[in-house]
Amino acid sequence: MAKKSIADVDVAGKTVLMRVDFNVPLDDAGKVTDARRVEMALPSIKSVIDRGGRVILMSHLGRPEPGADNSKYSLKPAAEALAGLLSKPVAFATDTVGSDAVAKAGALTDGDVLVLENLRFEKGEKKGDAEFAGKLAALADIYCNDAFGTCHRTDASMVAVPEAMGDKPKVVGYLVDKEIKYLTDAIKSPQRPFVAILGGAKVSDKIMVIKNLLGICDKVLIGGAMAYTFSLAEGGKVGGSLVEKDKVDLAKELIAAGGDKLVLPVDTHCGDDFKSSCNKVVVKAGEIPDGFEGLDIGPETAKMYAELVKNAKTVVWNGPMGVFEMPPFDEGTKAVAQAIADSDSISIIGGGDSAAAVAQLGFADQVSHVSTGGGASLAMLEGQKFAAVELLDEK
Ligand SMILES: Nc1ncnc2c1ncn2[C@@H]1O[C@H](COP(=O)(O)OP(=O)(O)OP(=O)(O)O)[C@@H](O)[C@H]1O
Ligand SMILES: O=C(O)[C@H](O)COP(=O)(O)O
Repeated sequence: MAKKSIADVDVAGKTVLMRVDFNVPLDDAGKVTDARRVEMALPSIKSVIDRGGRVILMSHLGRPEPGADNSKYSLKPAAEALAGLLSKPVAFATDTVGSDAVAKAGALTDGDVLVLENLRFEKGEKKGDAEFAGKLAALADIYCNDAFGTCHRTDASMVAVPEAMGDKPKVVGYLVDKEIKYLTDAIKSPQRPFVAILGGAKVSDKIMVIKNLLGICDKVLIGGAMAYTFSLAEGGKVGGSLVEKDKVDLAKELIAAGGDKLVLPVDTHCGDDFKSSCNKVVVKAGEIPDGFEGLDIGPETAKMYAELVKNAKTVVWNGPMGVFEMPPFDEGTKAVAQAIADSDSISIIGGGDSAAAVAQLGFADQVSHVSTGGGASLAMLEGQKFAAVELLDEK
């Protein structure tokens, strides 16, 4: 059954406590360097203020230690970015449930927006503490979850706060609604061929995703450092590549279970140092010489993956094909991004790095959906259900 949405509730004169994911990157001067997560929350925020409601926004940023000097994790820069995007003042409380938050929440008038300080400054947030949650819930009449990037977490603001709202409405925001719809449709009724591309640093992060996708997809293409653990499992030579030796048996199981659905690189672009300026060589997969490490898929693999993507009707991509931050080891990632942009498939990009690669290359408009969630989109691809969404009101 569908969840009740922010559009379904009367918000005029009411205060909406909205959990957003403003976990955005900041530069050394404390300025937001990529405001996409703030921009993606605008439809829900505007929907409330345009209808005469008041909004209290709460989020985490980074992984601060409660009680430590956490000034670099303040949400103030995100509140400023939001004010710019809304072209109106946005109030900021220097705490979450303390006197400043309570006073500023009480002073809101219709159409106003208040951002609370980082929820993770309070130890109750990660602990899912009921007392902390009760104080947050007391600030508002309606709870809205529009924090897709955090939906796989059970932090207080995601679960204990809506629970503490009692009979008050608990609804989903536009972003969470849209993200869940895209990812659910892709998994439940994909147009075929359905190709998944998984890369990034560690196999251990993506084992469950690979397992689940092997049961759903027509092909699962592996890239990134993950590929070398699979190469080891096949008895290949991996030189100094990043591998997880304790995952080799698991990689063997996945290779056996995957059959020809699981596609591994056929060649590797290697370097003799973790630097752009290193000596480089392209070798067949499993033949990486000592003194070299695999830093990207090779050109033959890039061509093969691009061809498979070109013929796909649904593509899901999570994780770069190589060290894309360090040219020329961005070539494999670029080739995959280009192939996705050129294909007329339904394409879903998840994971901060893949989304950044697509944006950097200017392809963001050519893919169907760029998820704001890294861990959350992976959790969906694993087939997980989110407690933070399950407990919201049904339509
Ligand atoms: N061959 C390689 N050797 C070393 N590092 C690699 C290699 N290939 C990719 N990486 C690194 O993996 C990192 C991305 O891995 P990660 O698993 O975090 O990807 P992601 O799922 O896109 O990111 P996130 O989960 O943070 O949104 C990048 O920093 C990239 O440089
Ligand atoms: O960036 C993310 O994936 C989300 O904001 C969740 O952050 P977390 O992994 O620190 O819970």
